[in-house]
Amino acid sequence: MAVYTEVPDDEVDAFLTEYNIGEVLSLKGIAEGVENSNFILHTTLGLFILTLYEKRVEKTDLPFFLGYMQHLAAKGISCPVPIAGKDGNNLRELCGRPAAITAFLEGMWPRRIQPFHCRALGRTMAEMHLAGQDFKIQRPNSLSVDGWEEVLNACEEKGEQIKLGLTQTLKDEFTFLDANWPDTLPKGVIHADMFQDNVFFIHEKLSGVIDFYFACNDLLAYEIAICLNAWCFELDNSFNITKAQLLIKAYQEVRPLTKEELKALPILARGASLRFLLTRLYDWVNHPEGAFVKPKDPLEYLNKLKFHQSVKNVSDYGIIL
Ligand SMILES: Nc1ncnc2c1ncn2[C@@H]1O[C@H](COP(=O)(O)OP(=O)(O)O)[C@@H](O)[C@H]1O
Ligand SMILES: N[C@@H](CCOP(=O)(O)O)C(=O)O
Repeated sequence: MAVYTEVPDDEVDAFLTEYNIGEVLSLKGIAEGVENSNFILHTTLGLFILTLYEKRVEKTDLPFFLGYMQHLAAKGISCPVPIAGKDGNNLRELCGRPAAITAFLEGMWPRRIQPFHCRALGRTMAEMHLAGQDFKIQRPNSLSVDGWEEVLNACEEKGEQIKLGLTQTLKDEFTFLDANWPDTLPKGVIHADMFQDNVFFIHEKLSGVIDFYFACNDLLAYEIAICLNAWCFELDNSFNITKAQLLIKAYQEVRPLTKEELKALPILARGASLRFLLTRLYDWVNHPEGAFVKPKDPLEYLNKLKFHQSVKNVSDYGIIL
């Protein structure tokens, strides 16, 4: 589930009087997602998504997220367009939470990733990177190298209960990444959480990308690394080189990568592994008992990290320099 805040009928009715999107027919909580409270809002004028922003989302970051979605949509990228109210604002408050309404996107996220999904993803990712080039608001990535140590320290003790020696492995990895992170590669706006549950397809066509609430300015190639982890490993933890090749090739057809970016992929993939391992570990050890949301497995990312640590160079991802 992800409905942390219930919205009473009279409050949603009152909320909608601020918009020109008709009257409420129904409001249904959405079971998927982990970060925010999401509802399908059916009005006399159509379908929308109502989001109440919860724990990890800083209110001051919302103009960046909503502005970025608006910017991408204006450039032809299919994503949830924020709906402005009668006063022109797309961000207001509901039930004590910051809240916004966005357009409903048709499509389903792929339950079983096929090579064609990776090809479509690579292309759309590169299109998003190009479209974001003239987006004016900045948001540094609070979950990049500078932010990892704090998360690591916060779950140091309990992390050992999950796997003996885990904390030391993560500390060593952090030290290595901190000393070797390739900070000078091309930067831009990245989605930073383009996992399969955030990318919708209708049959073989990518129909849209959702969930922009980790978007930030960072290394563009780091987004590819995040997606190699999220899309190119099989359930038995083996790396699928065909999927990786398709993803990177499709990306390069739109935005060719520099040699430096390609060479950096193994270290970026290690960083991407550590980043998701840490936030999953944090959520795992801070998971309230009896909570509906099932935390994601941090150790899945330890396996990915080990794979990238064993990689000699980018040819292990099927890329010839
Ligand atoms: N614009 C949208 N159109 C259609 N469905 C959406 C849209 N935004 C969110 N959803 C639905 O809500 C679910 C959770 O959304 P998501 O943004 O991933 O939540 P969270 O930020 O809490 O992880 C998605 O898996 C999808 O089913
Ligand atoms: N993709 C992250 C968790 C963030 O969840 P989302 O529902 O907001 O995509 C992970 O897999 O660790």
